[in-house]
Amino acid sequence: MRAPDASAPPAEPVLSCRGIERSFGGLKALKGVDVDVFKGEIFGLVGPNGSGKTTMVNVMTGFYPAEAGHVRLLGEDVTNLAPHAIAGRGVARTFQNLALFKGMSVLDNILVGRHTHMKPSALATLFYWVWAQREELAHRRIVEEIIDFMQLQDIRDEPVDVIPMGLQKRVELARALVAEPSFLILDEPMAGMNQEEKEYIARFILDARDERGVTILLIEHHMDVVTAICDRVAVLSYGEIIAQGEPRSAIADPKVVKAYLGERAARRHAGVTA
Ligand SMILES: Nc1ncnc2c1ncn2[C@@H]1O[C@H](COP(=O)(O)OP(=O)(O)OP(=O)(O)O)[C@@H](O)[C@H]1O
Repeated sequence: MRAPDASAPPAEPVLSCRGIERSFGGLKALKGVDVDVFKGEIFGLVGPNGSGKTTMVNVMTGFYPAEAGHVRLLGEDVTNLAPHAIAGRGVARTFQNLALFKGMSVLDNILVGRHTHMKPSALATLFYWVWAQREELAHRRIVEEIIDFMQLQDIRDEPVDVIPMGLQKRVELARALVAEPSFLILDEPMAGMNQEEKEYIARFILDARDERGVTILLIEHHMDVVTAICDRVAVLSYGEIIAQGEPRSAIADPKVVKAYLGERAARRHAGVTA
C-alpha cells in the first residue's frame, strides 16, 4: 500500500460527490452522501446489505439520476450525465450480478469492453480495409495485453457460461480494464468466491492500480480484503456515511460495529454488560 506523502499539497479528487440524495418511493436510499476518491487510491465503499452502496455507484455512473447533490469527475460536473457519457470520460465498472454475454467466448466478451473506443464513421466504412482493420488491430492489441495481465490465456476461446464463477468475475474485470479506464468501480468482485479466488482478484486489483495507474472504488463485503487492499474506506448505513478513513479504524468505529451487529451485540463487543 502507498504511504501518504504528508508534505504533498492536497490533491484534487478524481471523483467527488457532495450531498447525493436518491429515493425509491418513500424510501430514502441516500441521504446527502459526500465521498472523495483521490488519484491512485483503492477506496472501499462498505456497509450492511441495503445501506445504499450500489445506489451510490449507480448515481456516480449515471445509471440513476441524483435527486440532489453533485458528482464531479476531475473537477467537471458530471451529475446526471448518461452512463455512456460518463464511461467516455474514463470510468468503467463491473456489476454486482454478472453481466456477461452468455454464448459468447471469453475473448469476445472482453472485446465488448472496447466499445467506448470504437468510432465508426462513414469514411472508415468506405476505406474499411485500411482504417477499420487498423483500428481492429489496435483493439486486439489491448485486449491481448489484458488477457495476459488477467491470466486468461487458457480459457480465451471458451464460451463464458461454461467457466467457473470465479473466472467469470475475472473476465468481467478484464472487460472493464480493456476500456483503459482511469477510474474503475468494482461492485462486489469477490461475491461467491473461495479464499484462493479472492486472493487472486485482490492481487489483480492491486496490480491494476500499481501497474496500470487505475484509481479504484471497491464495494466489498469481505472485510479481510477491505483492510488488506484499501487505502481508505467510507461506511454507509441507511443511506448515510457513518465512518470514513483508514480501513481498520473506520471498521472498528462503534457506530459501524452497531450498524453491522445491532445495538446489543455492539455493547457486548465494547465490553458493556448492562
Ligand atoms: N431500483 C430500486 N427500486 C426500489 N428500491 C431500491 C432499488 N434499488 C435499491 N433499492 C433500495 O434502496 C436501498 C439501498 O439499496 P442498495 O442496493 O443501494 O444497497 P447496497 O448497500 O448496495 O446493498 P447490498 O450490499 O445488499 O448490495 C435498499 O433498501 C434497496 O431495497
